[in-house]
Amino acid sequence: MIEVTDLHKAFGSVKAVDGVTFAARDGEITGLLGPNGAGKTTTLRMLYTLMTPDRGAVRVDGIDAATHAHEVRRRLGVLPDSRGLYKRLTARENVEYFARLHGIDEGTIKARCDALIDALDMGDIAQRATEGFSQGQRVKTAIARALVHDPRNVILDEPTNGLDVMATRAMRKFLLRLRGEGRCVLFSSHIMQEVAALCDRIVVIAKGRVVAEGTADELRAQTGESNLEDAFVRIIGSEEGLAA
Ligand SMILES: Nc1ncnc2c1ncn2[C@@H]1O[C@H](COP(=O)(O)OP(=O)(O)OP(=O)(O)O)[C@@H](O)[C@H]1O
Repeated sequence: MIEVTDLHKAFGSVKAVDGVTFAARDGEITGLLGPNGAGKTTTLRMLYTLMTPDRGAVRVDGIDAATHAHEVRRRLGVLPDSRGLYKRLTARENVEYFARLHGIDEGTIKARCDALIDALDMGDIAQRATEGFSQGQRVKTAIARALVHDPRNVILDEPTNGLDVMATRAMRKFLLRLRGEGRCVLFSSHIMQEVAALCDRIVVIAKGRVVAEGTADELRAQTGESNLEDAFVRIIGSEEGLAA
């Protein structure tokens, strides 16, 4: 469970996040949807303790990120916007390295790596150095790395960015699997179809603020639009940045 209360972050005169409040529950997929520059990445960075909020609170499984950052990090698996792999290591070595940083014993590391390589269909790339990996291969490796400590909560920044149709479908299936395991899954996207196809709840963010929240049906009802795309355009007040 991830709870965000009245989060603020400014960069000089730019109010990137301007009072964001929402909750992402266990066993659900929550989508943070907004146009380019809405404040999604900044919100997620504060959630996973990379950035300190100017104001507001983040709680993960009831634990305050400001006072117990280490405990919060243990409970989070994060796919950051920059996938950042070690290029001389193989995909498997990248994942194993992070597992060792988490202090996991070697037997468990082997079992978890085997399971993740299987679940993410990485058998053909696991033993290859990651230099030259395609976008999809990089994302898979970064996700395996994010999940190797078996976190209850999973945060993904634009997980399907740059993926082709097949890789996107595989990613959706994988996120549903995480939900089925009872995890709290939170991901950001600027693609409404992506969010609509997958999310139990949608948090719409624009100009650093939450402008709507609910299921896809609730958002349609709130706006009086039968078409989800029209509902989003109405909520956001512009089509800018809402590329498909
Ligand atoms: N480190 C930074 N320094 C200065 N401005 C920043 C910084 N990070 C974000 N911003 C600004 O804050 C605003 C929100 O950016 P953010 O990256 O959070 O948006 P986003 O919703 O993730 O957008 P996108 O979909 O384009 O990735 C933008 O105006 C951006 O230029």
